[in-house]
Amino acid sequence: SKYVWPSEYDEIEEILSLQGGYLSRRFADGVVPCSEGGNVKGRQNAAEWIRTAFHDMITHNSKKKTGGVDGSIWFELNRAENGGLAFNNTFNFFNFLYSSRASAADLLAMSVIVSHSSCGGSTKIPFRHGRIDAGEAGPAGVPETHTPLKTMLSRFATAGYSHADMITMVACGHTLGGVHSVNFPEISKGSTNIYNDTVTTFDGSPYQFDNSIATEYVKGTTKNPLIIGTNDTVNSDKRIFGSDKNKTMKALAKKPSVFEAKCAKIFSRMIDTVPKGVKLSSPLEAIDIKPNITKLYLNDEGSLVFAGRVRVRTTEGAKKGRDQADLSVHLTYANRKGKGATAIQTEYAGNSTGLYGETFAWYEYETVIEPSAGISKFNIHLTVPSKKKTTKYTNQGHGYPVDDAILYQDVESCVSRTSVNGTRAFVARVALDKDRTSSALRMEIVRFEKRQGVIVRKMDLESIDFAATGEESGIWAFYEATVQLSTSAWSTTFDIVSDGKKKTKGSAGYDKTKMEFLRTRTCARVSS
Ligand code: HEM
Repeated sequence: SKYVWPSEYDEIEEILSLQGGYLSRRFADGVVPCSEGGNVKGRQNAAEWIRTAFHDMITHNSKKKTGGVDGSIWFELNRAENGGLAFNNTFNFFNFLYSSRASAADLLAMSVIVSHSSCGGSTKIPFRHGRIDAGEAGPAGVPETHTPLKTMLSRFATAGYSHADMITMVACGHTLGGVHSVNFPEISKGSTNIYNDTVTTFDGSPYQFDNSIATEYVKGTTKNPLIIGTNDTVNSDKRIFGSDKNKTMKALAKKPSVFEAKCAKIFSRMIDTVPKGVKLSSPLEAIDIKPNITKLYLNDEGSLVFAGRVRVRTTEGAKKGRDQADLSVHLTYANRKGKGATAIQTEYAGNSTGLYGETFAWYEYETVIEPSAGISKFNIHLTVPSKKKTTKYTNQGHGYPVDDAILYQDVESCVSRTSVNGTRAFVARVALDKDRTSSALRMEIVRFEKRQGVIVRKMDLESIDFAATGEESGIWAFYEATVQLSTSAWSTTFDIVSDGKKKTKGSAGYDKTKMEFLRTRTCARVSS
């Protein structure tokens, strides 16, 4: 099915698509370059993220369809098999992206793709969304260095992976990173002080997603601490890699392209291993033309301010009429009754980049609309000046919808900078079409709640009624709601919902309408 804007998946699409440049969602920042680990000695985020996904996934049961990539790992950190700081560190990086539209498990799955790509993996791993976060720990069973081969094989088999799959998955994981003295001082000689971690790497190129983990093994030059260690009981890679007479490792060593293809495939299977009840989407592709309304509100003069941007995918460049230097964008909008085609010019504002060479250009506009005429939808027009050619985008014939029945008074709505008794007041102001004032106007806000010992916060949805202030402007009446937000969780998202009303003899009915996934922000500093 073709994409129609807006979609509840716009947020996750943006997190995946906008990795660098203007308006980047900054997911990749933690793993660019692949060696990055903040300024913590020995830390490599890309390696930690991939390892976290593996530990979350491997307790899956393919027959019972339980476990998998579901974020249960974050409830399981008191287990020896999940020791060290890597797992919480991983979530810390994308905590800021976690929301009602991006589950912790989806972000963990995406982190594997982002890390793989940043470390030089060139094969596109499809990203499917829809993972549901576990609310509690799952069963134990992550293989450890001392785990017997038979037990390992049976664990992988239960999770749905063959003997060859197991060897491949371990080799693909262990092409990055290494063993940390902080966590395994018997295996990686060095300090157990977290500020003086020594990493003994699995291969000679721990920051490169390449097959040297396999070539060094086959040549016998490997320095992998899980192979050449003096205590064979904990030489798990030695046990695993040699368990099929080196058949799988030889194949991986033979050609970089084989390693590349097999690893992309096994990582794809790994992140798509999910429990029953989860229906993964089809692979998420970057949306070609995507608008984003940033403002629709009544200003002090009672005029309707309408501002936003259009994101144009420029990956295919000039031959497809998508050379940013030879492109202009304008909108045409229809009034509240669906009539007319008033033009709005846009200005180029910047470029952003995604994975696998994706690029985007942004075009921004801000205009004032006659409030009595209003707005209902717009179309987007792309012009290639050198060819004097314009293409019209109509959102699959629907037009890009704008509902001016609810206006979020962004400028007057904010979270107080002052904390009182651990809470900060969020005042939200809305202008509602007076025709709708006989039905309820609600805010549905996500409250984050801390859980003891678990880094991933719980999300609860709360409904709060707006109250009329008695003020009016044009066709609108003003409403306000005040919400006390926990000081540590004031940054959140909410919807504004105006209920519908059935048609009756005396009056016309109307549909429910809402503004979705708005974000709280703090009030501007006032100078005294
Ligand atoms: C099945 C048996 C496996 C065992 C016994 C095992 C064991 C280990 C151990 C002991 C470490 C060192 C951790 C530390 O020092 O904190 C490690 C690191 C790592 N493992 Fe595994 N592993 C296995 C499979 C896998 C798989 C299948 C993957 C991914 C697909 C993976 C990915 C990683 C990565 C990326 C690191 C480096 C982490 C870093 O440098 O911070 N491992 N593994």
